[in-house]
Amino acid sequence: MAAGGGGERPPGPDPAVLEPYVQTRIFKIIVIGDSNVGKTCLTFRFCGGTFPGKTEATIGVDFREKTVEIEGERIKVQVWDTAGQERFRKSMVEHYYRNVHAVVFVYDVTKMSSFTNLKTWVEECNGHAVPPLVPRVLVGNKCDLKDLIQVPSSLALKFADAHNMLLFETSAKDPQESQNVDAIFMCLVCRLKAQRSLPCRDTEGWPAQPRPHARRPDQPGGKSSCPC
Ligand SMILES: Nc1nc2c(ncn2[C@@H]2O[C@H](COP(=O)(O)OP(=O)(O)OP(=O)(O)O)[C@@H](O)[C@H]2O)c(=O)[nH]1
Ligand SMILES: [Mg+2]
Repeated sequence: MAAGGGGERPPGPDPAVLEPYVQTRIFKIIVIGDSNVGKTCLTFRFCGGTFPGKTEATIGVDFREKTVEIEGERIKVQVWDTAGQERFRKSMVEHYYRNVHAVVFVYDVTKMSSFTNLKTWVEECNGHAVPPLVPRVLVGNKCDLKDLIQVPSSLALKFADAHNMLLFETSAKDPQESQNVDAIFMCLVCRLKAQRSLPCRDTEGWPAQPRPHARRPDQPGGKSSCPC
């Protein structure tokens, strides 16, 4: 008869032996928006930790990956860096949205047209039947170009509110903003993790969250508790 106490291991295989077989969850996050807003640079910054010296327009999609650890769970973040140019994306659009877990909409804070075009990107996303539970965030990139800013934060916040998104304003280029770039993705992963560990899903959408718009010193990427 098995004894209950005394620090004995319960019957069954040794957890240490099973550890290599524990599945790592994969979250697919797509990054969309006009060409030249900095989608490739943002994903590069998050997955590789640097700002790429030179980028070409993305053709189709580039995949980047980063494994993060949140509250003891290792999660693989699969980032889909999509093409902004219509001619480089049209054959791929169905693939972008298939089984997507979260969507990052990017505009360039120095280019008003990239912001006004967001409604077209949202329409495309809605047109692909992305479920309302799939979290979406709005990212204003190139904030390092302070003298050239065309899109006021207040306007961006209004858009984010109207579309139930969180807003991040950041720069893929400025190394001091790298934690803020990490926070975009970590925030989504935390939400997905919380959503997917609930016994039953919250069909009303996400509970109210503090806005990450106010830039906060987040914990370093990789190992973190929720940055939201
Ligand atoms: N100043 C500044 N420039 C940036 C920033 N992010 C990207 N850029 C520049 O913006 C240009 C376009 O960046 P990409 O990341 O290639 O843009 P993209 O959105 O991936 O474009 P497509 O692949 O065509 O859809 C490049 O010259 C980058 O160096 C930023 O945060 N600040
Ligand atoms: Mg690109």
